[in-house]
Amino acid sequence: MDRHASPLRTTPAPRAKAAATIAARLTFEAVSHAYDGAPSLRGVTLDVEPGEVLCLLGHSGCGKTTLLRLAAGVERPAGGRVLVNGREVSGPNVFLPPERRGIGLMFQDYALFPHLTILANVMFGLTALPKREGEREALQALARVGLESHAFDYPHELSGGEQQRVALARAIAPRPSVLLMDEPFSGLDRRLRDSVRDETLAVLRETRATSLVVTHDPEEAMRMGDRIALMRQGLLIQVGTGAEIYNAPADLFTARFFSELNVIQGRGTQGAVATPVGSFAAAGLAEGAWADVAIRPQGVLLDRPGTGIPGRIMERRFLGEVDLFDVAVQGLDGTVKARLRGGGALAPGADVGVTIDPAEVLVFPKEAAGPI
Ligand SMILES: Nc1ncnc2c1ncn2[C@@H]1O[C@H](COP(=O)(O)OP(=O)(O)OP(=O)(O)O)[C@@H](O)[C@H]1O
Repeated sequence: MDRHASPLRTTPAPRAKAAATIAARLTFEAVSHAYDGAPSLRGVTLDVEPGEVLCLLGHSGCGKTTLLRLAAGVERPAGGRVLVNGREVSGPNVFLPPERRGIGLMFQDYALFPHLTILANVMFGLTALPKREGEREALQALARVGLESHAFDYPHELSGGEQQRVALARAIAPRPSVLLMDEPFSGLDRRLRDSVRDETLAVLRETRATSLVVTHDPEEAMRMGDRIALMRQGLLIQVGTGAEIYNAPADLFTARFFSELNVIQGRGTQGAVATPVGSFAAAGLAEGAWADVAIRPQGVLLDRPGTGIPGRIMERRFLGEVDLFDVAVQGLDGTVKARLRGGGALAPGADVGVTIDPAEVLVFPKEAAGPI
């Protein structure tokens, strides 16, 4: 077929509305896994609600991809179960192959076949359908991502962002009830990533597929996820909305994941924690117990000398929307970072008065009996 003669090429490509999928609940029940005896997942329990976009967030090697592979059925759990709509798909007695799980996959390298047209690439997951029907479904999926007019192009003729959208079309074409995406935007440059991510999210909302998206970027997780599941070393540390985790992180590690922090040591006294930069509410902190007191840089306020605690500007860096200051503060060994919009004439060497906004302070009791 002469691909340039296709009437499809002249069709303008407004994005078509997606036909909704029947979303499913994806459940991990005490799932564990190891590679050659080295544990990669240690008893992960997680419920992904029907139709929700849940972002799996964590540093490299924490087990995100392994959890996705277990859901997909390309890896078997050593313990625990995976369920789709309450039906076991992986467990001690059951192991459904990937094609029988109703789960779609999209990986970071898109994995498009270079020798196949865009249409043929999207039809790849539709082999169970008669050819004509498969073609219709594939074109519909391409229309959803606004690429119907590229149906007869080849992958190398498309930009990185367009290839990513083709991969998305291929993943949604079979109307999976669960969609698994592993770092789907990592191959794109930053500018493109923002727009492709927004478009992808719009398509996910329309299809209403339950989506589990792996990322190591907290901002991406907050932008995309209805909820975020934070992992560390094969463990699930915290699950919640972006706001819940940002405002009430489970531990210092989690807090650090979401923002730069100044961490100083403090000690419990009468329901508060006393530090060289002031006392902050710390209900539940035992009298005399040590705690890590984390202060977000935007909570370090700089004023004229004579207010608050004496300090001196050591360094100032322009970051665009804000300036970042290193400030020596009386009573502390190191400097603290302050993030300020503007910052006026404050230059290295200037004396300032430092106050801390208690709303930007998080207190984490130490388990050990003294500072580490
Ligand atoms: N095929 C494999 N064989 C042996 N060890 C593996 C294999 N795949 C992953 N691992 C190890 O298992 C752990 C979890 O890896 P996994 O790929 O799930 O992490 P991840 O959070 O997805 O990391 P990344 O963000 O780098 O992809 C890591 O320690 C990794 O080195």
